[in-house]
Amino acid sequence: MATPTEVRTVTDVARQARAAGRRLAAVDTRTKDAALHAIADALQARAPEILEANRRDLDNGRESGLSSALMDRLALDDARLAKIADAVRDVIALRDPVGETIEGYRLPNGLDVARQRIPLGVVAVVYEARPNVTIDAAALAIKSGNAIVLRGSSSALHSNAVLAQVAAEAAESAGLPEHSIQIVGGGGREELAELATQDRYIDLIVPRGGEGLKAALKGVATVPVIFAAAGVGHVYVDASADLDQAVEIAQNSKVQRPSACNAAETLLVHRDAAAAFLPRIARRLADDQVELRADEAARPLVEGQGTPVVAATEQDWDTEHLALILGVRVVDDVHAAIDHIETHGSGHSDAIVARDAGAIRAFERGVGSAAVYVNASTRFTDGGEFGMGAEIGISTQKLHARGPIGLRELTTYRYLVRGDGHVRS
Ligand SMILES: NC(=O)C1=CN([C@@H]2O[C@H](COP(=O)(O)OP(=O)(O)OC[C@H]3O[C@@H](n4cnc5c(N)ncnc54)[C@H](OP(=O)(O)O)[C@@H]3O)[C@@H](O)[C@H]2O)C=CC1
Ligand SMILES: N[C@@H](CCC(=O)OP(=O)(O)O)C(=O)O
Repeated sequence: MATPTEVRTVTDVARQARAAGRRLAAVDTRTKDAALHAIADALQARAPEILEANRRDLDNGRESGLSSALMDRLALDDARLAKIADAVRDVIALRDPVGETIEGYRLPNGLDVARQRIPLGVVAVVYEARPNVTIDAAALAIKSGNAIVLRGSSSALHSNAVLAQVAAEAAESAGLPEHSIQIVGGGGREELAELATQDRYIDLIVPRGGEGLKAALKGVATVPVIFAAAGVGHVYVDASADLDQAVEIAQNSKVQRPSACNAAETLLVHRDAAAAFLPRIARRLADDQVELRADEAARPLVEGQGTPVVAATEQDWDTEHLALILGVRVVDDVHAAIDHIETHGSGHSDAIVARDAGAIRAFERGVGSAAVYVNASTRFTDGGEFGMGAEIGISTQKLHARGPIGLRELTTYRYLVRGDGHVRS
């Protein structure tokens, strides 16, 4: 039985994951789904143990002065545990990507060629103090036939250790190889460099966190990396926008969960819509006391509407506030909005609110972010919302995956070539 909390080196963990990954690649869908059912059930059956561990993390967080946003991210209760178990069940309902034929064709010489999905092998995830990621990531890895090595935030040490143990024990009891789910933690930040250099054993590392984590990995990683990094998201309101929709979309993108990477940080408004739109959105954001950091053109239009207003600095355009703070800038047209987004954005999630087909087309073509929205909130960039069950993280890079990293993104492919004594002349 796996004991994720016993002391082993990161290399031991990675080596054992490699062995598990090889066996897991051949496990059939029924067994993997049975393991996921066992995990979902165990989460609820072992809730008292999990919540007790979480209480220890919360106590430590309180003592060390974690912000209320971070405390909220860390906290578990019965309802949240039930949601985590539901996400596992959502993954069960998804089609197993392993063995799926992406394309198949017969060559003139009669050889049958099939491009087929196969698991990556071993995936490592480094993530923020959100304990649900432990289970979301484990569930996605199992279903896609990969062994997983987890490294959560030290603020969630106890919660993650118990969650990983519950998942590993349930998975093994349902017939999955030992060490399919493992966690490292407790050894400090140097574990990151150790994990990121296990290229003999680990096929992919996903750092899910801020720019500091990204920078720390860039210098050292020899394992292929997919960055699930910070989001500096934008909502652009065009002159042609339906302003009722624009108010709701801008409010939702900022306020619905300001700590998330897919929340908007800057509102860009076409010069011709500014006078009608800006006072309205300022009044709407007053309920939540969103601080507006407005440029010179926007300031007189948002002041006096009940929400705090300060002058924006250049630095604001590049900042991921993760709080109830929103940059506001008036732009000349859609092209100026695109320029702003391409200069200051992080390639995560950006939206246009418009009715004019030309403006929409320009935005769709000009903004290269992982998720581009037309008349919808940026908050939808989420594996669950996209029908992918859950997500390992939201990729902000171009290779090998973009946006939510779900089951298919945890696979690669191979060519399976079937012949009948064929030789090349
Ligand atoms: N694109 C995406 O999918 C997501 C992006 N994010 C982004 O994450 C950020 C917020 O999360 P936050 O809690 O601040 O995340 P952090 O980046 O601070 O921490 C994430 C993880 O990385 C570790 N870590 C951070 N910096 C280093 C370093 N220099 N060396 C080694 N390990 C490091 C942390 O360990 P420890 O805590 O132990 O120090 C933790 O396990 C925001 O920028 C948000 O946009 C968040 C979720 C999803
Ligand atoms: N999956 C998330 C997005 C990921 C995210 O930002 O997570 P976190 O930074 O831990 O709040 C959601 O929108 O629900």
